[in-house]
Amino acid sequence: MPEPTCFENTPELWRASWPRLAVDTHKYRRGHVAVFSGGLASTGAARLAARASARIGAGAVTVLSPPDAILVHAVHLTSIMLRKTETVADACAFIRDRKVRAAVLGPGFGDDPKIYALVPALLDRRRSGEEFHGLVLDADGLTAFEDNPDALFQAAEKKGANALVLTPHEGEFHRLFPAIAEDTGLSKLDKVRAAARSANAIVVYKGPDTVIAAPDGRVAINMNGTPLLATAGSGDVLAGMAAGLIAQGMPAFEGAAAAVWLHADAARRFGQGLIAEDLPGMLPEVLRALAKE
Ligand SMILES: NC(=O)C1=CN([C@@H]2O[C@H](COP(=O)(O)OP(=O)(O)OC[C@H]3O[C@@H](n4cnc5c(N)ncnc54)[C@H](OP(=O)(O)O)[C@@H]3O)[C@@H](O)[C@H]2O)[C@@H](O)CC1
Ligand SMILES: Nc1ncnc2c1ncn2[C@@H]1O[C@H](COP(=O)(O)OP(=O)(O)O)[C@@H](O)[C@H]1O
Repeated sequence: MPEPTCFENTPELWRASWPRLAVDTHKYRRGHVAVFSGGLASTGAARLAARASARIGAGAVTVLSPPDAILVHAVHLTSIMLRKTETVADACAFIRDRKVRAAVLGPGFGDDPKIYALVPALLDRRRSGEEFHGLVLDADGLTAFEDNPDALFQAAEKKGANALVLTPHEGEFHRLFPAIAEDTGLSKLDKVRAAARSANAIVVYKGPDTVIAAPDGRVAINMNGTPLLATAGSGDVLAGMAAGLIAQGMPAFEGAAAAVWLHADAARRFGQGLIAEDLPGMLPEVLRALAKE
């Protein structure tokens, strides 16, 4: 009998790959995440993602900031580290030397053309180093490729490329996959499966019914979503959670699916009045409940 490829996204789908804490671990072994920040006027999104990576269990998180935004991050960050990064070479050297395992690129990043060199470099294992597992590309990181999505998809297709996770909302999905998005004969599930195949990436097609797909045809439909998540910055938190789980060793599909479920669980537990800042702080309760199940 063929293996099933379509699943409901519940903890049973990813529990087997859930990170376990070794007694002799240390912060970098536990998983280091780098979050790229935009410039001075748009730094909050990177901090939301960074805090989410830390709360989901990454042992170390560093915000990579352009020089103009260093001061504003410095006054906001405490346990999360900060590094001035100007060029693609700076970023790759940091990721290699400090054994970064996953990165978030896009939240609040703006339209810096450096992204066209940065993304292929982060997907290229020779530039990112052997420890690096995956890149979560979100928000402006997706919109940047709307005129030439093939440049992104080809970088992810190269032999031995690092894992790529794309987290589009409906508008971003249309920008990146216009032909698939406009095909009225396809369901959302068909669309995200086709998108993952053509992008050589895990695709998290967000919305009330988020669907996560892998290039090999696996899809997970998320059922615990809540409209409480329709608040600015909640997608930035999700991107940070996915990177935090990938940095701790979860495969990209399982890490992305787990992040989607836990993100919604955090929102449900918080309830009315939720803003994106509240989500990372709910994760200890979410993780405790998960451990008891
Ligand atoms: N605290 C911070 O620092 C925060 C910083 N942020 C950062 O700001 C940057 C730009 O973010 P953004 O919100 O302006 O861009 P984007 O989401 O593309 O919206 C543009 C247009 O897309 C459309 N649209 C279609 N479907 C949609 C959908 N499902 N959900 C939403 N929109 C949808 C819709 O147009 P409509 O279809 O309604 O005409 C909408 O007007 C980005 O880097 C982000 O990370 C935010 O994360 C917030 C917190
Ligand atoms: N009506 C809804 N029901 C359930 N989840 C929603 C709803 N609206 C938005 N979300 C979730 O909220 C998050 C919003 O992400 P995104 O649109 O990227 O926001 P932002 O860019 O402000 O961070 C996604 O995880 C999405 O699935």
